[in-house]
Amino acid sequence: MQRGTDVTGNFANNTLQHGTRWVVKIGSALLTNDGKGLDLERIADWADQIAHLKRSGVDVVLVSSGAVAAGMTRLGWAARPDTMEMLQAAAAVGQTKLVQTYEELFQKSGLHTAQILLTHEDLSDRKRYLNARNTLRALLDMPVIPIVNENDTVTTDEIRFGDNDTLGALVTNLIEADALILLTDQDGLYNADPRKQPDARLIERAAATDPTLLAVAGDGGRLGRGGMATKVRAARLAARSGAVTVIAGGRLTDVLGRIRSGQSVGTVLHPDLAPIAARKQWLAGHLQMKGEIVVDDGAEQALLKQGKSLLAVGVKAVSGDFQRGECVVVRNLKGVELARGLVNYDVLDASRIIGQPTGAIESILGYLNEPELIHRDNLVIV
Ligand SMILES: Nc1ncnc2c1ncn2[C@@H]1O[C@H](COP(=O)(O)OP(=O)(O)O)[C@@H](O)[C@H]1O
Ligand SMILES: N[C@@H](CCC(=O)OP(=O)(O)O)C(=O)O
Repeated sequence: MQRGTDVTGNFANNTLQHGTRWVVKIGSALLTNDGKGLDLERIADWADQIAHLKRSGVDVVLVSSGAVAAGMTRLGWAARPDTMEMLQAAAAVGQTKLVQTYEELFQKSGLHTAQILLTHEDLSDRKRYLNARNTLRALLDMPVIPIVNENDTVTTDEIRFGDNDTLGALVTNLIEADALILLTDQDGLYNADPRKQPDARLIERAAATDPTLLAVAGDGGRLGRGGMATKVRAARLAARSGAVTVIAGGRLTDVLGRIRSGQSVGTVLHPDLAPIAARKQWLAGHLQMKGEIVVDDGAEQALLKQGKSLLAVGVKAVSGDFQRGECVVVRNLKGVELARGLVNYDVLDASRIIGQPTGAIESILGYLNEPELIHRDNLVIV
């Protein structure tokens, strides 16, 4: 892990001080003061900080958790329910309270709010993804703070982001934000969970893809869903569009202003990969794969080293239940994930052409969709 200021650290500082688009995510643990209902005093303070950023030229999208917690308080429930429909009901009740609270607070600074509830499906469908992007971009040019949350009412366990860190990262990719600020109840990422190890040390900066980070990032608290593990993964996703991630303590005085002014706050995770094209970020952000394709060593080399498309001849096996155009994961013979891509044939037809040269596809299937099983433009190496 890198500490202190280095070349990439300077890049991160520069981006934080001069970038013009931020995604700020406030987690459940923080918003609800660890379960004691919405912390209205602090929410007012963050709204002031965000309004100040907006006035100084930083367009902010706020990803706010807290719907379930706010709903529980409104309904007078002491314990978090465990059935999906009761959680969804609580979220539906709480979301109105959440947005009403933000709207009232931001109005004091002459700003309005816009409610954007997203599902995983919205972001994996190309058309809906582009619609969400256009709407958010239009809102950013207005005196408006878009407030994003997962659309809990219509999501089930299998298809939900679950934690808002991932959602925050995908929104960062979506609007090509310069920074993703994850405000939480700890002062940043420590080298162990400080709830369990009080002498844990704060990691001040690191590369977003540093493999040692996941080993120290543990689960969340009582209310939070993802803990530090999802925050580190979110930083990796955000890095794909070149964004810097800061994990910081939301209770620190003027935390957002301090980050903006270049003070050393929390954990800064800088992007250490070349940013990938917007369309490929969208591909990389897919959380649900419809199937798997296992490739041989030659195809692995062609994908990783030569930047080629995936041809049926290099495929050993296909599985799952995918249609043409759906997203599948590509693995090598050892089962390691190499890439994700949009496949040109459905699973039945793909299974009939694997191991075959491109010239044989038409005679086997009676038609030829595309010569490649996955075209390079629809493939992202992970
Ligand atoms: N290495 C770590 N450093 C800091 N916090 C950690 C670490 N590992 C696990 N955690 C836990 O992650 C929690 C924050 O995540 P979470 O509860 O999901 O909050 P939020 O709702 O803000 O996303 C902290 O309260 C802490 O107990
Ligand atoms: N969508 C949920 C938030 C999920 C959640 O708690 O996420 P996180 O704050 O990242 O742990 C809600 O509004 O209650």
